[in-house]
Amino acid sequence: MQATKVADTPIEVICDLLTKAKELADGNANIPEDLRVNLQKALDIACGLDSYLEKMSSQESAPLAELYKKTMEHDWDEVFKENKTQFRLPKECITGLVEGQTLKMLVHMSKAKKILEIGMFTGYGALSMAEGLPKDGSLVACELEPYLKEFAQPIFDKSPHGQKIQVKTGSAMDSLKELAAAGEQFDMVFIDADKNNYINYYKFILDHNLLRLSGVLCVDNSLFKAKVYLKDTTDKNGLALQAFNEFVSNDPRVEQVIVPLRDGISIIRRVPMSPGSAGAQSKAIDDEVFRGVNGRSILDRMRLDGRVAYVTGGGQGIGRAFAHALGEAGAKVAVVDLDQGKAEAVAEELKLKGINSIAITADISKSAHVERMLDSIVSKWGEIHIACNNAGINMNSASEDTSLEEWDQTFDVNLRGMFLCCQAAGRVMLKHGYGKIINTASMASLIVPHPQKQLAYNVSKAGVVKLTQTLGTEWIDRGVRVNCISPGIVDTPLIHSESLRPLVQCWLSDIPAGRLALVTDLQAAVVYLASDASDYMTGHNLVIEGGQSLW
Ligand SMILES: C[S@@+](CC[C@H](N)C(=O)[O-])C[C@H]1O[C@@H](n2cnc3c(N)ncnc32)[C@H](O)[C@@H]1O
Repeated sequence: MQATKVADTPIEVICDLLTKAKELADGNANIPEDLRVNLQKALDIACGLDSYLEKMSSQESAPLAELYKKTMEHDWDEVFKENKTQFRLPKECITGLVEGQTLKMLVHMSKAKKILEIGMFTGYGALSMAEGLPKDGSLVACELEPYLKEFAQPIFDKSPHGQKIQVKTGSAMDSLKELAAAGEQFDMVFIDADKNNYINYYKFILDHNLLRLSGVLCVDNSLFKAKVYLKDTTDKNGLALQAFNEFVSNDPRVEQVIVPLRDGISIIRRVPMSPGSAGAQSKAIDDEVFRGVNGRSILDRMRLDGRVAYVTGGGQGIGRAFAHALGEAGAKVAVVDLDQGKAEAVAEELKLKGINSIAITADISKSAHVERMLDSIVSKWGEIHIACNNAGINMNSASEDTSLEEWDQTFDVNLRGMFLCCQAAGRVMLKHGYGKIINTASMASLIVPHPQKQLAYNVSKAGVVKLTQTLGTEWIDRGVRVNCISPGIVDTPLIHSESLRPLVQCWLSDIPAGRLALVTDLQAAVVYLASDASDYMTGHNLVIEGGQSLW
């Protein structure tokens, strides 16, 4: 700490005062020694704090260090004299390392993606926060002086995070009005411009919803060299900050803490309130539509973290897409397939994406295989929450030619196997009082797809729907929901067989959506049916066929 430096923070003010007191004590022989010792101790504590925090905090990146150096070495008086800036800018108004790293940490912790800064100066705070943003994050920095944009931009350009920053020059209030008119909303706002206007910025931001609910607002200099709580304050900025802190602490729309870091940073969180209710008497809305069920937004309610799922026929096509979707949503996934290699390949794909998965080989038409499949999952993960019974076969033949063997084979997998899986998974789920069973039926349960002939398949899939409806109603009061998904004609390797390929043109003319289904078209449905968001749905046949069954 340099003796000549103007005290900018409460701790620097204390330091100055203690230094003066110590000098007085040192020059006075009547001062008791222990008072002198205590003064020195207080001085060491106060004056050592900032440099210790700076040393212990994560160090700044090279572009930030360059920005800091360039700001410190610049002749701001000269810039002002040459009329390049409207105001004389003190270099000390830069946020600096500790505050910059604090802001960056808050960006990380709040998972902010869109940030607004009011008062950018040379961009130290802006770049610190941008470093905490994800790749697709963005930061709008409002700055009065166009000179500062030119000053900062070359260093922003050197940083991989610089392109996230968009500088808006001119009055911050004008920029706020523009942003509000464009319907913009931010996850985090940092106010650090003209102190007299803090209250106006704050009110405008909250009144125009520029800060999203639960978003974070940080305000710099909220202790203003301690002038906010000293009784004899006459300083205009000190009084403005005092009034500002007072206003925020009485504002029911927010929660606030003031952290005594440097010159004080207020961390303010916007709490859920009824739209437009700013008055002190306003009541926070406390219903599940507003806050989300158990405080979870609709997308969070579709997460499957901690759930255990299996997908039969998971080695390819629809089943593989289901396995990925359930895993991406957070579930552990057992990939079940008749073909061991395929099951293992998909389980490996999932592991590559960080999804906990295992491969199981099973012929679901065999009761012993189904039992073994369930046992392996339960012994590995303790329970089963999501049973995705997807395995199925289709052997096309005209009805008059359909052999009993073909009929039996189709029914063994599509209906007997489906029943075996539902029953075995259902038993585990009923024991735990919770479960989601999702069966793959088919649009063929509703219409007779043509011109191909597939009697056994159509009838078996109609059976899957009735099985689903019956189980869905039988088990719902014990916590187990059973639904099915009926895809239209899906573009999988199966339909590229020589016999089916010529039919594609014919099918397309029957599909309002103008294309075949992709396996990815079905993924959201399986996640929805597997999640709590669909808890009131049971026995349902969710048809996803581009409108084909309606023509
Ligand atoms: C304390 S400095 C900001 C420090 C900056 N946040 C950082 O990280 O280093 C305040 C800045 O606010 C700007 N400013 C002052 N009044 C303003 C206004 N009405 N609109 C926009 N910016 C303003 C000043 O030009 C100055 O650059």
